[in-house]
Amino acid sequence: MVGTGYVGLTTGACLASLGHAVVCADADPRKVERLRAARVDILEPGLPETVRDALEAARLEFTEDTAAAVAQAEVVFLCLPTPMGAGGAADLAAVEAVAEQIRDVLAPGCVVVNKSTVPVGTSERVAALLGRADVSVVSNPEFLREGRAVHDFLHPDRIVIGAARRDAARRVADLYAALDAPLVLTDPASAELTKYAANFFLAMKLSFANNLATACERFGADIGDVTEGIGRDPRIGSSFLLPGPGWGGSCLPKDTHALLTVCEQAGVDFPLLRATIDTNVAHQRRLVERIAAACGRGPDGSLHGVRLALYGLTFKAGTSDLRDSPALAVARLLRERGAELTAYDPALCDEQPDLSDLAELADDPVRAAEGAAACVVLTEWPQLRDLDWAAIAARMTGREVHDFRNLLDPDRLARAGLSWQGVGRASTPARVA
Ligand SMILES: NC(=O)c1ccc[n+]([C@@H]2O[C@H](COP(=O)([O-])OP(=O)(O)OC[C@H]3O[C@@H](n4cnc5c(N)ncnc54)[C@H](O)[C@@H]3O)[C@@H](O)[C@H]2O)c1
Ligand SMILES: O=c1ccn([C@@H]2O[C@H](COP(=O)(O)OP(=O)(O)O[C@H]3O[C@H](CO)[C@@H](O)[C@H](O)[C@H]3O)[C@@H](O)[C@H]2O)c(=O)[nH]1
Repeated sequence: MVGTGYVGLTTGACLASLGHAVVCADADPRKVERLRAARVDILEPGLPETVRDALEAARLEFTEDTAAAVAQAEVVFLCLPTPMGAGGAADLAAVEAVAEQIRDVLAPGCVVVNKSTVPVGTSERVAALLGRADVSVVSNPEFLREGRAVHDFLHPDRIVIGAARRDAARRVADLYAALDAPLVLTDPASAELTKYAANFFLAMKLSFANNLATACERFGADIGDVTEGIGRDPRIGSSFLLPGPGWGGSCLPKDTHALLTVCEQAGVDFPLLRATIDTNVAHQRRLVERIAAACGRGPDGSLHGVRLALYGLTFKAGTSDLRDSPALAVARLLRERGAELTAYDPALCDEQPDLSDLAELADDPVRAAEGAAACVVLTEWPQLRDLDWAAIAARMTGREVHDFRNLLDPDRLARAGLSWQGVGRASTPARVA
């Protein structure tokens, strides 16, 4: 493995758990040193144990020396970052740099597998950079979710392998032989596009759900009932339809932008893609307008001098990852309007990131509410349901809780003297007799 982040470390440790001998290389010496001691710094259930077991079984090694790691390998996985670059395109600098770094040291006849999310044509580009007729380049995109990485890797819905040569595709497929998953064997372009198409479709579903939530609020309908009503149709499906503070994370935003950019460059008109991205931004602005209308001052709803308590900053529950978090996007919009923010997130209590330009971090959920005109729930951490809401109410100056994840129990908040406003639901939910 070259790159031991969410994807590389999970792939390396899990392939080792399936019996393969794995060497993981990473350019970050501190990370390598900690991983050698089985210290995993990301919040991923089961990953520390999988790493530790593989280290103890001597099937997993870590090194800073990429050349040494790949020299003996039959298969080399590139699990490198492909962040959003200039103009929204995927930045392939790490992938290209590593291709150049390893081309002269790769073992004869080995397979280079690209697991990073990359635009169509990258397999060919990597093959060209390697300039090795004896080495096959294969696309094998990864579909794991953060917070469920080990589970998703070991129980994939499908394994997609795109290769120009059938024998190379087989060699990669054989690595996964112990897993019970449908195999989609295809060409590299189709495999590369499959990954972007999957993330685009997921983002589209979420923008649809968030727009639908707005319609529900306007028409007095309930988003939970409507999405259950449509989701029971297997052609639609009920998953990935929970409204929220917009979608984010390390993948969906950058991948939708990257797909949009390559489509525009290639003259492919894909208005749904643009609308999916724009809807997300508009949805977040609408939620912030709602807070400004409730707590703002003056005709323009200024939030200058208004303190708000934010609950949850990570891009979803179950991860400590803040990359492109919708919670941070909402926080930024609130700051632009002048709000003073205090934030509590259960995943950020021990190792606190520097967010000083955005919000003061509180390691206690009750203290976070001190002087707050309103509370805003941004991440669906289940433990937020059971906070001492009466104690929180006692610290607040206002009464409102804006629950952008529809997480909390409105009755419980009412008993604490607080009013609840969710997304796509009446603020005092109608009771069915
Ligand atoms: N995070 C996810 O849930 C997920 C899921 C599926 C696919 N992907 C894709 O997989 C790729 C990797 O994502 P990630 O989240 O694992 O990234 P990450 O940022 O967590 O990890 C990348 C690792 O690569 C290392 N690295 C960077 N440049 C290097 C170099 N030149 N040589 C050696 N190591 C280097 C970094 O130190 C880091 O440890 C991206 O293309 C991403 O879009 C991510
Ligand atoms: O019903 C839902 C489901 C998700 N979200 C939000 O959508 C975003 C993305 O969530 P999720 O897809 O679980 O996050 P990731 O771990 O980034 O996983 C996505 O991105 C990965 C990287 O490409 C892919 O491998 C996964 O298949 C794909 O789900 C987050 O902000 C969630 O809060 C909602 O608002 N409502």
